[in-house]
Amino acid sequence: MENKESKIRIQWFPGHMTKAKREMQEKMKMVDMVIELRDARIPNASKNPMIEELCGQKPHLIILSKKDKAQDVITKKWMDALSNETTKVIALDIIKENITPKVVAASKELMKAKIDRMIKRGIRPRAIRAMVVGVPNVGKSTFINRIAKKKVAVTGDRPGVTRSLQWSKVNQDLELLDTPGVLWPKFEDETVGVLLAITGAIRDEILPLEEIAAWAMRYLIAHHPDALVKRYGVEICDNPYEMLERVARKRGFMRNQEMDEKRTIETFLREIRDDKLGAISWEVPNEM
Ligand SMILES: Nc1nc2c(ncn2[C@@H]2O[C@H](COP(=O)(O)OP(=O)(O)OP(=O)(O)O)[C@@H](O)[C@H]2O)c(=O)[nH]1
Repeated sequence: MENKESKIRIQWFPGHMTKAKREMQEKMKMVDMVIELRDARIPNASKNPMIEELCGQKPHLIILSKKDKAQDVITKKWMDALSNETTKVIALDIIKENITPKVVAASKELMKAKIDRMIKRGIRPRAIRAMVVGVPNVGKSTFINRIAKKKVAVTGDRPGVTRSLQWSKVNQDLELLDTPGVLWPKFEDETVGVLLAITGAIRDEILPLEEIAAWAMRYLIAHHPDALVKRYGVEICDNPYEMLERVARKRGFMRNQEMDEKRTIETFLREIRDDKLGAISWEVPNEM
């Protein structure tokens, strides 16, 4: 575990974190609200540990992305668990859904009090300005590409700074900073690395795959035995390593009576990521 964690950390050594934090704090001054993406399958593991501190009092829209890969019932629980006065949560399939109306409506709702105050004072409200943030692989680029229509020049209180940033127009009510803020995941919790690996957010070669596969198998035995039976036609037992062997035998991944570990584990993890075992939520809010 220690070995794996230190390897994950390499991508985010303290210098990177400080830089990402400073950039986000700078950009935060230019926006009215923050749109944070998290993976709907792992809403806790795909969270940045400082996100609340970084958002401060700014309205915060959490988008649980990859909704199609998670279980609807559990995603709904997450939406309830994560919402509060300044935080609204929606879940989206960013690739297939018409996401623009949903994101605009949620942003306007979050900003309603401020917009109402401006109207009351006779000020015509300008478009809401937001920035997109999230840890790697949560769908930030896909989201911006799908929702942002054309580049716009934005004027602001600090022209020099504002002009150096690129903005995109979603519609007359919403503008986005063109580039997303990439944040680091939570390293302290060792399960986080495992979950990021299972969902494909971390490159395979930097992780002990056997441990990851065993962790995934243990979770599936406990929560989705039917999916294992359906996919692999194996009888369920409690031991994840024995289960991997059963999968290997069924699939013919054997060499001289021994399991071809590499092939079995790689196939198993690939099939999980490709949703071959169905939509699976790897974290459940009330179990955490
Ligand atoms: N099924 C599904 N796949 C998605 C969804 N959103 C994004 N993806 C996929 O997730 C992968 C990562 O998406 P990106 O947009 O590159 O994620 P990112 O957050 O910009 O990643 P980094 O550049 O690593 O920070 C891509 O293969 C996308 O096609 C979604 O809602 N559903």
